[in-house]
Parts: sequence; C-alpha cells; structure tokens
Amino acid sequence: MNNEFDWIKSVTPTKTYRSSVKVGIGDDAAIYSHGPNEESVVAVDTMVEGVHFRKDTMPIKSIGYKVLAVNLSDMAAMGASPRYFLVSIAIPKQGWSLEETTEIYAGMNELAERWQIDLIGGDTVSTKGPLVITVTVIGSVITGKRLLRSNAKPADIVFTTGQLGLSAYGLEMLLETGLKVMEDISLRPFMKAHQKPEPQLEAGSLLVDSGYRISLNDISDGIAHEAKEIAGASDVDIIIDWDKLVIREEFLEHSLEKQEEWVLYSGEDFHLVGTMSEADFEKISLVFKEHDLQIYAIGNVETGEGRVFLERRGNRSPIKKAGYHHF
Ligand SMILES: Nc1ncnc2c1ncn2[C@@H]1O[C@H](COP(=O)(O)OP(=O)(O)O)[C@@H](O)[C@H]1O
Ligand SMILES: Cc1ncc(C[n+]2csc(CCOP(=O)(O)OP(=O)(O)O)c2C)c(N)n1
Ligand SMILES: [Mg+2]
Ligand SMILES: [Mg+2]
Ligand SMILES: [Mg+2]
Repeated sequence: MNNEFDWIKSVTPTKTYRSSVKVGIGDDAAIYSHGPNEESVVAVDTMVEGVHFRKDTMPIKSIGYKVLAVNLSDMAAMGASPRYFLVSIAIPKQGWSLEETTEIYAGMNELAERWQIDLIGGDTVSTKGPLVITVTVIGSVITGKRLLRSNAKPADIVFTTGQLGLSAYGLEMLLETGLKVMEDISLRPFMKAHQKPEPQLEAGSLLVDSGYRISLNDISDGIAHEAKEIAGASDVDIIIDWDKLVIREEFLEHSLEKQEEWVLYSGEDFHLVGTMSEADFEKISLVFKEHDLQIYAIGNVETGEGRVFLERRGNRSPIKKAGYHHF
C-alpha cells in the first residue's frame, strides 16, 4: 500500500446493498435518492481512543462494530431505518498499523451487512493524538411516524428494551483484569454488552410500526440521564421504580450504591427507554414476545416539570446523579 488513496480503495465496498445509492465512494460527495413518503434521519457519533475505548478494552474489530452500532442505536431511538453511513477517521502517526485500521472496517462491515446499509463516503487524516473515528448515519422514517423524546404524557408507563448495567459491569471487569477477551463464559454477556452492543433496530421498528404515541431515547449515558431528557422534552416528571428493574443476579452481591451506578448512571447499554400508554404497552408486549424481544415496564409518568425520581419500596427521591458527561 503506497498512500492513503490505496488504503481508502482497500476499505471501499465492492457492492452496494441499496439501489438508491446513486454515487458512492469516489467523487466529491455521495448522492442517494429519497423515497416519496419518507423523511431523512441523520445522526453522528464519535469514538475517541482513551475515552470510549482502549486497545486493552476492545478487540480492534469491535471498535468498528461499536462505532457503527452506537449510531444505529440513535436511528432505532427515532424509529428510523438506517440506510447509509459515512466514516471519518483520524489515524495516529504512531501505534496503529494500517492493517489494524483496516480491521476496524471489518467490524463495521459485519453490522453493515446485517442491516444492509452502504458505506457511501468519509474522510481520512493523520493525527499526532489518539485514534478518533466518527460515523454519520443516514436513515429514513415514514413521514410523520418518528418517535420523539417530546411524546411522553402523564399516566404513560416507562419501558426499556432490556436489562441495564451490563456494559458498565463488563468495562469494570475488562479494566480490572486487563484482558480484552474473557475465557470465563459467565462474563460473556457483559463483554458482549460492552464491546458489541446490539442496536435495538428491530425493537425500534416494532414500536414505530405500532402507530402508537411513543416517546423514545437510547441509553448511551445511563437511564437516569436519558429519562431526564424525555422528561425535559415532554415537560413531565418520570418515576423509575427500582423494584421493577430486572437486576442481573451478578450485581446483587454488591452494594446498592454500586448497583445503582451500573444500572442507572453508567450508560453504553444502548437499549431503548421510552414511554407509552399502559393499554398500548399491554398490546406491544405481546408483539415483542412473538418476536422473541424483551420489553419491561419500569416506571411511570406524572404531571410535572422535567424531573426524574427513583422510587424504592414506595419511597420516592429525586435522581441524584447525572449520567456519563464529557465535561
Ligand atoms: N458539537 C455539536 N454541535 C452541534 N450539535 C451537537 C453537538 N454535539 C451534540 N449535538 C447535538 O445535541 C443533541 C444531543 O447530543 P448527544 O447527547 O450526543 O445525543 P446522543 O446521546 O443521542 O448521541 C443531538 O441532537 C446532537 O446532534
Ligand atoms: C476506556 C473507557 N473508559 C470509559 C468508558 C465509558 N464511557 C465512555 S463514553 C461513555 C458514554 C457514551 O458516550 P458519548 O460520547 O456520550 O455518546 P452519546 O451520548 O453521544 O451517544 C461511557 C459510559 C469506556 N467506554 N471506555
Ligand atoms: Mg451523540
Ligand atoms: Mg441517542
Ligand atoms: Mg453522551
């Protein structure tokens, strides 16, 4: 490989999954065509070495998988279907070989194939700092169907699409042991949650297809933070009931404070949290069951002013901490 252009060629897909891609990699910009009844949905998220991953917390392939997964998670949280993505990568002058950087793309390709989404462009630069990778994802949703954070109403129930805290617990194990691949089979679900989280696109599309009024957010920064965003956007109060949360058995031998940290405040679980009417929740639970997907009622919505409370055995207290904040 002689230069960056050869390298870009080496990561350029040889086929497209979607015929709506009119111009992909190779010109000054990409072009795709819109369908008549759909709105475009766009999101971008960055992962920085040392902040979102380290070489000793993530196999290199998983870095690529995860940076695309977190973007697909934002699509799911809008009720959107992903279609295309662009990748911007700043490659350190030292410490990373081009083969390793290519390996990152192998991780992205795994998810791209699974969801039939096309890499249609990007940018490549060198840096004296850590590796930085940014993915922009473009999706679509049928006009008017999108699931916004501002859709919550008093008397809704609060739901989530899975157990929480696994990613944070996994990261703690990885940092404690210094191993990025765990032999211990009982730790696998935690490693998977941290290194290869499942974007909840199937859940998102079941929710949007239901046609119900649903508020929705994905859990990148911890459910306490994400619930607060829904509460703020909808101008309601949200009550999370600790006794309804399904806590992993492995957490129970630790202090309550530690359990709360993993489950409520740590983030990166990339499950969905949202609200809908109780009657609609009953109906959608059956649909989720048919599709072998999980959905749990974990709280309720009240008239209010954007606050989040934690309830435990009937005692209510304001959520203390935020979630993961960069500054
Ligand atoms: N530097 C920035 N410039 C413009 N908009 C931003 C910037 N950072 C974040 N945003 C926007 O702020 C909102 C919240 O961002 P973020 O907390 O990263 O969302 P998420 O957790 O869904 O990734 C999003 O609409 C995002 O597009
Ligand atoms: C080495 C390492 N340390 C700490 C973390 C934990 N961590 C880093 S970023 C983050 C929150 C999610 O990232 P962010 O950039 O806020 O995503 P967004 O909210 O934009 O989706 C968490 C929990 C990690 N994943 N890896
Ligand atoms: Mg973001
Ligand atoms: Mg989000
Ligand atoms: Mg964040």
